[in-house]
Amino acid sequence: MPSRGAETVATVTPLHPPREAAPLLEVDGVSLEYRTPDRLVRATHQVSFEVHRAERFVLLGASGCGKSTLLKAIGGFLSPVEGEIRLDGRPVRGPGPDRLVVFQEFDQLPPWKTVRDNVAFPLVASGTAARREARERAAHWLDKVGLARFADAYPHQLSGGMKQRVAIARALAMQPRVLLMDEPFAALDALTRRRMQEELLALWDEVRFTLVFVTHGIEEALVVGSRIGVLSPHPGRMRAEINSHEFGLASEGAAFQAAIRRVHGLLFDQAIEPVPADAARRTA
Ligand SMILES: Nc1ncnc2c1ncn2[C@@H]1O[C@H](COP(=O)(O)OP(=O)(O)OP(=O)(O)O)[C@@H](O)[C@H]1O
Repeated sequence: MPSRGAETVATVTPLHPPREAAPLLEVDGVSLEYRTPDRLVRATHQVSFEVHRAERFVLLGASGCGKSTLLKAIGGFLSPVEGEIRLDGRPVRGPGPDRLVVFQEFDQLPPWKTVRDNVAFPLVASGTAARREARERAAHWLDKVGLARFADAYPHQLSGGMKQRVAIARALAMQPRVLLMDEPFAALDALTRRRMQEELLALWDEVRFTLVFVTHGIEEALVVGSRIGVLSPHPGRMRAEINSHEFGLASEGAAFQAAIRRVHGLLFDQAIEPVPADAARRTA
């Protein structure tokens, strides 16, 4: 179901899987702010969307529109000043192992731990698995991301793409309810980015995890997402939702190019009025 206030710009394709009645994740009228010493910065304004199990939901928007801030709030690291975020119908009150984030930065892996220990450690630390089971699970997930041979290597011995694979294995090994990815491939070269998108989709085909993926790349959004939430420029508001099931890694024809143009228009069309209480507000 499209979020309130957002335009639905594409039709549901016949391949659309039937949805369960209750969404897994609900972002309901969420406004997020940062308080700096001299002002309030409104990062998002009354954003609403729902994510169902096994969906690949992409948050797409220009730099500074509040995508990362929204992901932080879903992760429980920031509380909304307005609205509510719910997982399985329960309000999100803080971080938890049910919502794990893969970031863009390559330095998200502790450098003193081997690849295997990087994946196993959160399982042990969170009490999810005993040491031996954690090592077995780590081996399983490293195999899934094609890094079985690198289990004893250290992060600095890996390429950027390999480090991102470890971060994905580490997150999925914890079996989160939602995997949150914040521009995970943005720092990679174009070829590696493409390969990582392929691998992520192959992994999703196999595991069917629920994904919320942040990007500012229109093509990446269309390829990775089964549904896209398009945010307006700063402060981010939900401008439209697009079903993008029909597009994949092989997409390049007229329909794909038309979708890119359409989304581009949605991203940069200035027709939306400014938010009244905006970033210029002074803090008390
Ligand atoms: N810690 C902070 N303190 C104050 N303002 C912040 C802070 N972090 C982000 N902002 C502001 O909040 C707004 C949203 O930032 P955010 O990083 O969420 O955007 P984004 O869409 O993820 O951008 P990008 O694609 O460039 O990462 C921006 O105006 C940004 O300057």
